[in-house]
Amino acid sequence: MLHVESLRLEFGGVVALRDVTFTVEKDEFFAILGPNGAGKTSLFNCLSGLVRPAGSIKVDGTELIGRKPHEIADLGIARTFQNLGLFGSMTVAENILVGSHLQIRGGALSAAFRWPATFSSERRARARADELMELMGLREYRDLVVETLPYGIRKRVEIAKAVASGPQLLLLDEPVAGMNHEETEAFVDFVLELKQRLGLTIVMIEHDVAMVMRIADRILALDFGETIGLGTPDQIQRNERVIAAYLGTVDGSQTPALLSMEEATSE
Ligand SMILES: Nc1ncnc2c1ncn2[C@@H]1O[C@H](COP(=O)(O)OP(=O)(O)OP(=O)(O)O)[C@@H](O)[C@H]1O
Repeated sequence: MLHVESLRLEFGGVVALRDVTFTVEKDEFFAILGPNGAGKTSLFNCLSGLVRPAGSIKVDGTELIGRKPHEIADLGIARTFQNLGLFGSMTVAENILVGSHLQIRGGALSAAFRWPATFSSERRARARADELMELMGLREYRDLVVETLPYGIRKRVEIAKAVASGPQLLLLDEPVAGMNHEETEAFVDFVLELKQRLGLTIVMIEHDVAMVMRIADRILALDFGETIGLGTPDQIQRNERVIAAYLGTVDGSQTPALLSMEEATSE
């Protein structure tokens, strides 16, 4: 469904992405891994229309480069951000309604819940928000103000807001950053269930190597804007360039990332 070809992005003299090419199939859980400054956020910014790279990004044959972020959203591509993209002083339900733009399209959600076509847009948006809160375990938080909630719950609300518009492709930017172990475990179960229920294709940036190895169907590993590995978790954890990128400390000692990669592989 997503075809990225020969993507190149420069900031002045800095090459943030260099000839990056990959394909994501429908229903795949695809992860982008890489050390700080590898180009992960730049790649997401290209996918969501915030920067204009050279090359090609096609979703079901439609070129995204040159389109504005809202046009890309209208093509069924939703994104979350590293810093929560929520209105803190609004309730959970209000945030999710903002995400739906009170605009209903025949997307995965409509299909999943078989809403009658006779519903008014607003009633359908409210019905969708309620269904989403039920599905995402947020019903008890419905009328609570977002900034009063624990981080793990707020992250859920952010994802509910992103999927409220009925996207087919969801881009998750470091979704478990700032979560403790229990929150991360709960998040993994939650996102896998959501993916299945809504028929989503997911592309995720994540630093938590063990989590990526467990959850992703395939992984793109970047370093200094270049592809150093592309394959299944099994192939990535045996890839010498990926291991070297995570071993790149001055004294040769292992980084936490590599240690967690070993933990992931020994499970
Ligand atoms: N707006 C910008 N102006 C100049 N250079 C930039 C800009 N955005 C990113 N870069 C540079 O591009 C390179 C890739 O950065 P990017 O933020 O995409 O990496 P990242 O893998 O997302 O890193 P992190 O994990 O720290 O978020 C880095 O060298 C960064 O300094």
